[in-house]
Amino acid sequence: MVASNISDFLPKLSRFDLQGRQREMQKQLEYVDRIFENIIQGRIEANSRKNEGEAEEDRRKDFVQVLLELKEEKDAAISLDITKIKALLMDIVLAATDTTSTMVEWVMTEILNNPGVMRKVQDELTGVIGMNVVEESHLPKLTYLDAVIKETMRVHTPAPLLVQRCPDESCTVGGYTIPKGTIVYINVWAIHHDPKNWTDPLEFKPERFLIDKWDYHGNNFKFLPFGSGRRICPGIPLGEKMLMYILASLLHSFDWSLPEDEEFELSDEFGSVTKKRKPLIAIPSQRLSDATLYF
Ligand code: HEM
Repeated sequence: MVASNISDFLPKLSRFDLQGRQREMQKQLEYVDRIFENIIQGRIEANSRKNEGEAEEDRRKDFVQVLLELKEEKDAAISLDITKIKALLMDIVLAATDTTSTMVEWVMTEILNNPGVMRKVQDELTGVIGMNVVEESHLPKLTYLDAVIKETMRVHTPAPLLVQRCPDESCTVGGYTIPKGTIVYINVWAIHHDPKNWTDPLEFKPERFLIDKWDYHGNNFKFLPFGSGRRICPGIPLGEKMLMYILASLLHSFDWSLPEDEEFELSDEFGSVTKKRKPLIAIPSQRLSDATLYF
């Protein structure tokens, strides 16, 4: 899915599928489709087996259940069928998992590469949380960790070209005419590394995000890790909270070091999500004195 496709650049050749990308995508799509189909059919069968007493007890609804109930609502604002439910699940799973896990890996990489940053993050965690486990209420107080995550998003821009745009009317943007139907890529990686926007753009300096007020809502065009406009990431609240929570827990509960014989490197791989070329290997050791907190 993240590989370049010659058909995107020369659409006239697309029907020949020269690199076999279309065929490969179709195969992968059918595979993932079967997984979602099984999950949905399994839930429909489980729902129909439930007697009313059991249904009353089980008050927690997950995303699949909410969508299935919406599908049955006669006067719902949107009409859903199984195909649309599968598409929604696919959207969420693909968009949410890869981005979040990749960013956790990059933040840990930068922190291990900058021991001073690790010390400051852990001092902040100790000050806010003490020697307990991280809870959601601590997260808004972790301003330095937040700055570290934002600086990592700037340096290792998660989705360097965002989601392509395609205007349905010809338009002019910044003095450039964009004909109707053009596929437009927005190079956010370049914006995040432009010396006109950032001093020492190649350096990792979380402090820059402590000075001004920065957020992920796409209104400041110098910083767009979640995109902007109508297609901005709808998962920002969840993504932001999950990143803070996972990283705070990893860094508060454990000290981290690198294997001695491991060659450390920061290079990335081009794709729709910027992955680390070589997976990070790091060694945790217990940080909290109360061992029972780990069970
Ligand atoms: C660190 C975490 C995440 C990052 C960095 C991220 C980043 C992005 C970016 C850059 C886009 C394209 C926006 C644009 O082109 O303007 C996007 C789209 C999207 N994201 Fe996220 N995302 C994250 C987490 C999530 C989560 C947790 C969810 C769902 C629960 C999610 C759901 C989506 C969806 C459905 C789209 C497509 C929106 C559309 O095309 O209209 N993302 N994300």
